Amino acid sequence: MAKKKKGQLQLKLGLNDERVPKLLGVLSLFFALYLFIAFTSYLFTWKIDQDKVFDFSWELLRTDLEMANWLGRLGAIISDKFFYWGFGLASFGFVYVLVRLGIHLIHRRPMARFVPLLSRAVLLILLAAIFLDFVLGQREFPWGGAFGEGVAGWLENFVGTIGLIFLFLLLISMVLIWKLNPNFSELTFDQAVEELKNYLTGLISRKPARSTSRAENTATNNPPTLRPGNNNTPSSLPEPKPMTARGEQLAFELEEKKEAARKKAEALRTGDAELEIQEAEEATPQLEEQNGPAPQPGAANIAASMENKDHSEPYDPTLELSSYEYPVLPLLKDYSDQKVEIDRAELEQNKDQIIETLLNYKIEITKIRATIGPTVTLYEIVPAPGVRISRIKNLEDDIALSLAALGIRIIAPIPGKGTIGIEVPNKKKQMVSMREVLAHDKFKRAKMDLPIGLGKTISNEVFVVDLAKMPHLLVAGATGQGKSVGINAILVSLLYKKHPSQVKLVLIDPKKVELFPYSRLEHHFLAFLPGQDEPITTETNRVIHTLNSLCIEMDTRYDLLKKGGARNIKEYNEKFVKRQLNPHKGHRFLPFIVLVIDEFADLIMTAGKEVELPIGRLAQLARAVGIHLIIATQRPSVNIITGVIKANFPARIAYKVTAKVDSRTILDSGGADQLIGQGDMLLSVGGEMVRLQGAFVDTPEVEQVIDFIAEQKGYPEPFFLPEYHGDDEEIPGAGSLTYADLDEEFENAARLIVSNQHGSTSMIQRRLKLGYNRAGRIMDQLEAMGIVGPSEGSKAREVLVYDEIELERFLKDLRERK
Ligand SMILES: Nc1ncnc2c1ncn2[C@@H]1O[C@H](COP(=O)(O)OP(=O)(O)OP(=O)(O)O)[C@@H](O)[C@H]1O
Repeated sequence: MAKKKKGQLQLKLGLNDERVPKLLGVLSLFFALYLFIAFTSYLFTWKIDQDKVFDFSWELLRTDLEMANWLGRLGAIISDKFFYWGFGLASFGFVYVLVRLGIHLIHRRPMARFVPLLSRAVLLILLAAIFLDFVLGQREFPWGGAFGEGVAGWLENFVGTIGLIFLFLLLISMVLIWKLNPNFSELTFDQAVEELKNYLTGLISRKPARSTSRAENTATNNPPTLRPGNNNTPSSLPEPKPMTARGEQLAFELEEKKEAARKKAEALRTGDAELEIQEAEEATPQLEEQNGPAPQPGAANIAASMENKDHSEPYDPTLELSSYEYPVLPLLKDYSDQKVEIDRAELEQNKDQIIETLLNYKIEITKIRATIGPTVTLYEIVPAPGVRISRIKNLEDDIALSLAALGIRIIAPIPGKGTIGIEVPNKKKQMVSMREVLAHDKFKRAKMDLPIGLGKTISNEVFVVDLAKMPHLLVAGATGQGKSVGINAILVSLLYKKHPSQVKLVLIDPKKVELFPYSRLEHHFLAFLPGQDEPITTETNRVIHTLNSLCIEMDTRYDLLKKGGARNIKEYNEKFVKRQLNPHKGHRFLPFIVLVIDEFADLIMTAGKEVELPIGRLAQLARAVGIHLIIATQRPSVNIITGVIKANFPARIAYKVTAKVDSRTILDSGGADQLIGQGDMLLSVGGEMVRLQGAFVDTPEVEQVIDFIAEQKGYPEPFFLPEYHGDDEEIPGAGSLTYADLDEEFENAARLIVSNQHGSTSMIQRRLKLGYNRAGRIMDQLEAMGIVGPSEGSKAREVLVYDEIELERFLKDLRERK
């Protein structure tokens, strides 16, 4: 092989080429289809063909005999070999194996992961052949094939017919126990039947079988793996740490990448510094309409479900808005025409400059690999033996200076690898559109509680995270770098994937502009305080109330969880769906609540601890009850992002900032100062960092999505948060009235009115046996205290306090003030 010039650009082809497994995959799928047709045909034609196949066997290849099999002589021979000489009807199992193998190869998953499936399938095929022959062996058709006949015959001889029946029963029981892991001490016959039904339906629909006799591992709704014993996770396992889902995802991606990298590294052991271009796989934008995922459990009005008298049916939280349609992809703009071509000359130039610069510092390298992302290209460098990475790290600033391009970031070493990464911005950036992210399978198939399509990684892979696992997110960056677009991307992701019953948004926007369009979702997705005119909270005082109200909601949810014997919102909701929790005892379906504060700095500056404390409390405790926080700021200074905030927000997004110190404030490390803006971001979760190009969604697109939802039927009422009356707050309308001024029967009258939710003077008169004037006076006091609304003539007054707990809290406050 001619020695290549140092740094030569080359595109590797050969066995390591990613197209090879894809080709093999397609081959496998076609072979599966071929066998399927041949086998199916055999079921109908075996009688006609069998004699000819026996007489001529492989000579059939040479003769010109006509065969009845739909796939001719070859089809007849192959199916005969499989059915008659092999495994009978169980031969169809091979079709299944080939289909799975094909899919596996096409997705370029490591072969090691296919082995368990293969071994299980082969075992099942063998057992099925034996079983079929044992049960149906007397018939003409070769039900179990030669294998089934041979083994079943030998076994029958060895243990006798009854012995063999026992053996089969034993095997089935063992498999069921292994799969279902029933709790025998609690299991009733009905439950056992139910479990078995679930398991079998699970097998048919390929959904995981679930054990109903004990708590499930509810920390994630990702589909369980096919690992045997997956269902055996003890219910007492601690909840996974916030990182788990993302950790899993990263681990999964890493595993695939490692495998690819290992293969490539093997192929590239040349000793020369060649540039290998990794043209990472692009998301294939799927432009077909997305009709939304199947509705999942979410919050809804209990009344709707109570109409369903047949309580054996699970509760469907989406029922009240059952005709709700999820937004469709064409509402978002298709930017695929703005595709940027890879400029090889630019890659070449950058690579030469990197090699030269490093040589100036006496750093020799053996390999250099380029991964082209939408915004930057990552040059991954393997230093020559003997070059210490710490030396490169120390020279980081000098190298960046010498490379002198805006936005260079050096990662020395790349975590988990002995290589060094240098990210260089591409001259022409490739926009990542929201539409392509949402159209990608990773998002469409995401089984997450709160899936968010953030954008694409440096290697062009679509990046989807579960906000519920983060569990709260801090977003910061200098003005104009993509923060608002990022928040819209998060909200749009949720709107595309969730039913209004499943998630509620509490939106706080002191700037009064960014989140304003969402106010149209008042009757679908928004939650706010009762009596608030605008569904988006803007005023500081209201914000404090909203935050405290969320703390009350959190406490109430904890009480409900405790009463319902659930550890977290998922367990609770699952119980509710199964109708194991009684709505008459206060139980209700709990939607996830996502609080978004756009521009957090203004609030901290004006309200300080009053805002910081409830946020800190929510961030510490609210995740188990499904309340998640996203707070954003364009002023990433330490007096805004305080210790309390930082300690409770392990997931942080940094857009470009002007100074390294700001980057440290957000991420605890530099890097954000070297970003290039326009949605280029660093996401850090528990210290692990990924660079992403944020998905772009323009305001008109957001408005289209909002319109699409707002034009549909919504709930009759918005989702109200519990009322909160602050300590220092004037009781609305109370004026100079003190507790001592109130009528003795005031509290009783208040309780009466709130419990009946009916503000009528005559009811007070009648039920408390008071005269008309006294009852009228009490009603005036109730109005002054904000318990009822103003008089509406002959109609009953509006009751402004929604439940008795709220009222008791209010009365207690009132007594303490006297
Ligand atoms: N993901 C992205 N891809 C491409 N361009 C983007 C992206 N995000 C933002 N931009 C560009 O940057 C501009 C500013 O973005 P954005 O309004 O989100 O910034 P911001 O940080 O919220 O600013 P401000 O704090 O002033 O509101 C956008 O109008 C758009 O042109």
